[in-house]
Amino acid sequence: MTDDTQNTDGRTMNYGKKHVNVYRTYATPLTGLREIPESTFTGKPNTLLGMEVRAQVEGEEFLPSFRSGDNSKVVATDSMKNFILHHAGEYDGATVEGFLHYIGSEFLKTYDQMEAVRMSADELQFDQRPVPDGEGGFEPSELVFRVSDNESAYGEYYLKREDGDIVIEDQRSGVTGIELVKVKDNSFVGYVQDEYTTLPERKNRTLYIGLDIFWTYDDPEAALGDDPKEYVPAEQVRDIAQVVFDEKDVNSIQDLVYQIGLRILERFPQLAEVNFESRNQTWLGVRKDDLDGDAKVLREPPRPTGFQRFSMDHSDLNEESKE
Ligand SMILES: O=c1[nH]c(=O)c2[nH]c(=O)[nH]c2[nH]1
Repeated sequence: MTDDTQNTDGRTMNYGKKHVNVYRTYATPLTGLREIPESTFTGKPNTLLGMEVRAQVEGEEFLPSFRSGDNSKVVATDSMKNFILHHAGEYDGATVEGFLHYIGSEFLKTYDQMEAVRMSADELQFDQRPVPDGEGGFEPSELVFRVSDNESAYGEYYLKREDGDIVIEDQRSGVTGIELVKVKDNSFVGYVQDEYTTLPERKNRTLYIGLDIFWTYDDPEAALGDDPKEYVPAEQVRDIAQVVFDEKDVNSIQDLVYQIGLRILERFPQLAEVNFESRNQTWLGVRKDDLDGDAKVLREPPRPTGFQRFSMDHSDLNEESKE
């Protein structure tokens, strides 16, 4: 990844619009994905596709706007917002990443003074609600959705104009805001014990994690979703995280993210790298010994918050298979 503030010449000069919320109904359905054992997710109708978009543009011709208040080359960020909203109606693909690539390319084609654009978005999630199917069961409503504040897909494309062509400089996909609690079968023991240690070792803790997972592809065009067999949907990565959490008895969040990473790389050989940002939100025990079995009473942890960051690629998977 290049630093997202610096231009290719090392100077920081860009501007743009963020928090552009756009909602598109009846976008192209996402179908034809590869199935994986950890997930029931095989596609989505995209009846309601919501995104919070960020556009950041660069170009030497914007220098006078900073140096001397000369706005002759400045595309107002308000116009950028309108551009994004308008083109949401033209987009004929099925993924957040595809939308970002499309809009970014249109910016570069429309405005010569833009030399590079960094487009990113968080998906705004809506869940189809179950309604009676008329035969005693339930089916997802085709019309009514619940606004969700669960985890959401993330996408990013950094595009540049090079000899008249639009090239991909960088691409990143992700799923952010995963929050999972596992009630038992997690430990945290064996860490440094010295004069600063007050945390008691726990052979079995209730573990609450916040998790953002990002990935890059060997071929950044695979993120467009044009070939759905090569596309990695955020929903399947989320499902891998929860299945591995359920399966593995881990000794730390570090141990857990590594196990999740191995599984993601195993399922998706088309990925170049997987990146984790995790937060420890583990509750504190209030009552345990006087309650039956595994029962506990817990409470919110105080700040500060522990975090972990880790990146992995296929060399980690190869290391693992040697052992
Ligand atoms: O999974 C954890 N990793 C740590 O590094 C750590 N440190 C800590 O105080 N609690 C935890 N938990």
